[in-house]
Amino acid sequence: MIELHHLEKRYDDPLTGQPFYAVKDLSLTFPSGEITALLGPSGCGKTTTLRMINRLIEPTGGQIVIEGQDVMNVKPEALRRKIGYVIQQIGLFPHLTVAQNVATVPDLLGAPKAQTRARVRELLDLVGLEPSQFAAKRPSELSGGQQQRVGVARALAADPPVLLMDEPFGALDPLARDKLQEAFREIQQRLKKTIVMVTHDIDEALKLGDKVALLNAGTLAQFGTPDDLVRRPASDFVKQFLGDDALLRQLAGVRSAALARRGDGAGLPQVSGQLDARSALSVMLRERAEAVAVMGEDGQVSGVLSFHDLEQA
Ligand SMILES: Nc1ncnc2c1ncn2[C@@H]1O[C@H](COP(=O)(O)OP(=O)(O)OP(=O)(O)O)[C@@H](O)[C@H]1O
Repeated sequence: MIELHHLEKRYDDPLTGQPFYAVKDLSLTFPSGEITALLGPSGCGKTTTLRMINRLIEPTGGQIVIEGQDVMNVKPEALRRKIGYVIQQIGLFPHLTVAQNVATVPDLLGAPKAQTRARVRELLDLVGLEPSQFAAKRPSELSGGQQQRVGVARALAADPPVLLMDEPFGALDPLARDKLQEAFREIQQRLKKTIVMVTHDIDEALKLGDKVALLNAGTLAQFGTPDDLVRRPASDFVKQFLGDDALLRQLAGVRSAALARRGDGAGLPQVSGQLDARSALSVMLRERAEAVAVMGEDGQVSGVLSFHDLEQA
């Protein structure tokens, strides 16, 4: 786990000498094996917090402890080799192939070549890029979404226990973003990394975060599960930030199949089990139906999702 103890980043205005706190007295724990979304309005200190964890920014106060070790006692280069880092502007090396980009850190660490080659193929597969098709391409030959997939694969290549992500899906169109988020969620279910993910996108935080840390002006407004924030907002700020449609946003992160109950669904409008529950609700409203039949991948009805089920969820 990653513990922040009274973390602080102060900047002094060069003209007035007045202090400004980008992050102030921030204490919280990012649990091991979980995704914590670092959420908040623009300028609230998300990126500053993230970059203090791998010492790209040095704190002016407080302490960061990763698995019992104070990061200030670890050389920044050594620290960053153990911590994956994914940013929006992917930063792939343009002159290297996709495979070489993904292999950068293992090569740097002197990992056996054959082992790295196998791992690269596995990772490309994992992020949905067919190795035989993509391994030899240059970044310029890929779409933005494909480049971001390579960025995620590269960050995972060194098998770091900790992964820091700054708006990793930010530059994508909604469809590509949705797909990569899904792929990412599945990868995480397998790999169980400790992930801190900066986002200003509430839907993304509620969908991907096991926990959400909501920041406001450099301080912690609330830390909890998405459900805690949506149903038990700690302050008016939290309530306002999440908005009146917070419950709907939360439904957007759940697949219909996950909420469906047994039933034959005869005569009901049909939706795919992969469809998110908010969209299933839209179908109910559009079709003036109190429930929908949820279809399995085999094309058969796998269950029934009712308005009542959504209320309960
Ligand atoms: N080098 C710096 N000198 C002075 N102020 C800075 C510096 N870097 C960041 N800040 C300020 O610190 C605050 C927090 O910045 P940070 O980048 O962490 O915000 P953020 O929550 O990630 O915002 P966004 O979502 O817009 O990226 C902002 O008000 C920013 O202007």
